[in-house]
Amino acid sequence: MSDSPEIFDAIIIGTGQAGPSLAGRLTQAGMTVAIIERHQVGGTCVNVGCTPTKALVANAYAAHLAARAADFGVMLPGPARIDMARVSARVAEISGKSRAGLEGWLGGMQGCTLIRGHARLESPRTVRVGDRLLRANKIFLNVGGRALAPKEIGGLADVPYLTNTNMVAMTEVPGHLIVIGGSYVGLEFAQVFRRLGAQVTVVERGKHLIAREDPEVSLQVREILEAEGIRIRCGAECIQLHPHADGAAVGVNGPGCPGGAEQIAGTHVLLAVGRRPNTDDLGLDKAGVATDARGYIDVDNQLRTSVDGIWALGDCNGRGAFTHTAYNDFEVVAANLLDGAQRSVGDRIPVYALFTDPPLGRVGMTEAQARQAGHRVRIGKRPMTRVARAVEKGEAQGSMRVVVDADTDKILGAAILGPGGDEAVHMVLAAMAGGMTATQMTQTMAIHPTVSELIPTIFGELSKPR
Ligand SMILES: Cc1cc2nc3c(=O)[nH]c(=O)nc-3n(C[C@H](O)[C@H](O)[C@H](O)COP(=O)(O)OP(=O)(O)OC[C@H]3O[C@@H](n4cnc5c(N)ncnc54)[C@H](O)[C@@H]3O)c2cc1C
Ligand SMILES: NC(=O)c1ccc[n+]([C@@H]2O[C@H](COP(=O)([O-])OP(=O)(O)OC[C@H]3O[C@@H](n4cnc5c(N)ncnc54)[C@H](O)[C@@H]3O)[C@@H](O)[C@H]2O)c1
Repeated sequence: MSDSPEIFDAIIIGTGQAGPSLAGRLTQAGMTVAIIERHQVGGTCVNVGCTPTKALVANAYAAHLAARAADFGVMLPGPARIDMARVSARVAEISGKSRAGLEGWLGGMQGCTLIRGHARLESPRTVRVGDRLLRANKIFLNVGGRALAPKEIGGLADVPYLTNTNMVAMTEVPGHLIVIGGSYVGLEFAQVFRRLGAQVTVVERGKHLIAREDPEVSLQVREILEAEGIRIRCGAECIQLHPHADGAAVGVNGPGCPGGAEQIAGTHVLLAVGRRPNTDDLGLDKAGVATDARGYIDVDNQLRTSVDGIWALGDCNGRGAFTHTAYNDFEVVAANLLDGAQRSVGDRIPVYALFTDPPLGRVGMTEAQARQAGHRVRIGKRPMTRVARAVEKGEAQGSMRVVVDADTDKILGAAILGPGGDEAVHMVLAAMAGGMTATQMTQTMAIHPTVSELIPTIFGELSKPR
C-alpha cells in the first residue's frame, strides 16, 4: 500500500451523469484529473437505469402495437411472439454502445486518468483506491445510489428478489411478476413486462400510485395500467416475502394490518421502493463530510459540502434523482468554478417524466403543491379524447392539466399524460423559464395537429380561482 500520494488537481469519484462531463471541463481548463469508477463507466443511467429501461419501453411498445394491429386494419397471421433473447440483446447493445462511447472519451481525454476500483476518502484531501493513494485540493463526489431494500419488508433474506439492475438484463419473460412499489421504477417495468407477456401485480404501500402527483393524474395512470391487465394493490402494509412453489409469495395486509394476510403468489419479485445513496462506504467520516439521516450528502445551492474543497453532485446529494438533475449539477459546479458564475441549483424548475405509455410529462407544481405553497389557483384541463392528434393516433388515453396562479397569472405547473407528453411538457417548461404568463401562452400559435397545440388552448380555458 502506497503512502506517498499521487498528486492531481482534482479527483472525481464516480462516472455517472456529472463526473465525466466535469472531467472534460476541468481538463480543458488545464487541470489534471483522476476519475474513479468501481463498477461500470456511465453509472446507473447508462447501464441499469434510463438507457436500458427506455430501450425496453420501446420493445414493449412494439409488442403492444403488434397486439393492436387489427385496430388499424393491419392483419397479422397470428399473435406476435416475443423473442426475449432478441429483446435483451437490443437493450444490451444500446447500453453497451453508450458505455463504450464514454469509456473511449474518458480514455482519450488529455490530462484525465481513469482509475478502476472502490474509492474511499482518507482525509479532506486524500482518496484511497486499492493500493493507490491520491491527493487533490478539489474532490467531487458523484457516487449515485442503489436500490433500497428496507428492513420493514420481511423475508428479503429468504426469498430471491430482483432490482432494476437484474431486471434490465432479463432473458426470460416472468410468468407472474410481483412489483413492490408503484412509482417510476415499478410502473415502467410493470408495463414493459406486461406488454411482453407476463402477468403483473403491483403492490404499493401508499393509497395511490405515484403519490407525488395530483390524485386525478395518478388515477388515470392506474386506469391505463389496469386496462392492460396489470393488477394493482394499493394501501398494502406489512409486506412480507415468503418462499413459494411458484417462486415467491408476497403477503400483504390492509391499513394498520388488521386481519389475515392476503397472499399473492408469483414467479418473480421486483423491489422498487426507492433508492439509497452510495455514501455508506465512502469514508465521509474520515473527511468530515456531513450527511443527513438517510445518508444524502449535505450541500448548499452551489453543491459545496460541509468541507471546503469537496463538492457532491447527482443523486448522492439528495437535490434531485434524475439524470438531468445530475447533469445540471455538473453545469452549475463547472460554471461557478471555471466561468466565474454564481449559479444555484435552487433556481431550477422541477421537471421529469414517467415513461409509461402514454408517458406523463411533469413540470413545476401540482395543484396540491401549489395550494400548500399558499397560491390561489386556476386549473386548465382537457382529456386526450379532445386532442386531435391523440385521437388520430388511436392513443387518446390521459389528459393535460395546467396550474396557474390566480392572482399573478404566473404559470405554476403542468401534467401532460398522453402521447408525446414527455416532449410536449417542454413547451410549458420553456414558458415558465422565460417568465411567460398564462395569458401570453394563449396568444402563442402552435403546429396542427400536435398535442402541444392544445397547450395554449387550455391556458385560455382556466377554471375560476379556487
Ligand atoms: C430503473 C431506473 C430508470 C431510470 N430512468 C430515468 C429516466 O428515464 N430519466 C432520468 O432522468 N432518470 C432516470 N433514472 C435516474 C437516473 O438513472 C439517476 O438519477 C442518475 O443515473 C444519477 O446519476 P449520478 O451521476 O448521480 O449517479 P450514478 O449514475 O448512479 O453514478 C454513480 C457512479 O459512481 C460509482 N461509485 C459509487 N461509489 C463509488 C466509490 N466509492 N468508488 C468508485 N466509484 C463509485 C458507481 O459505480 C456509479 O457508476 C432512472 C433510475 C433507475 C434506477
Ligand atoms: N422516469 C424517470 O425519470 C425515472 C425512472 C425510474 C427511476 N427514476 C428515479 O429513480 C428514483 C427511484 O424510483 P423508485 O420508483 O424506486 O422510488 P420512488 O421513491 O419514486 O417510489 C418508491 C415507491 O415505493 C413505495 N414504497 C416505499 N416503501 C414501500 C414498502 N415498504 N412497501 C411497498 N411500497 C413501498 C412508495 O410509496 C413509492 O410509491 C426516483 O426518485 C426517480 O428519480 C426516474
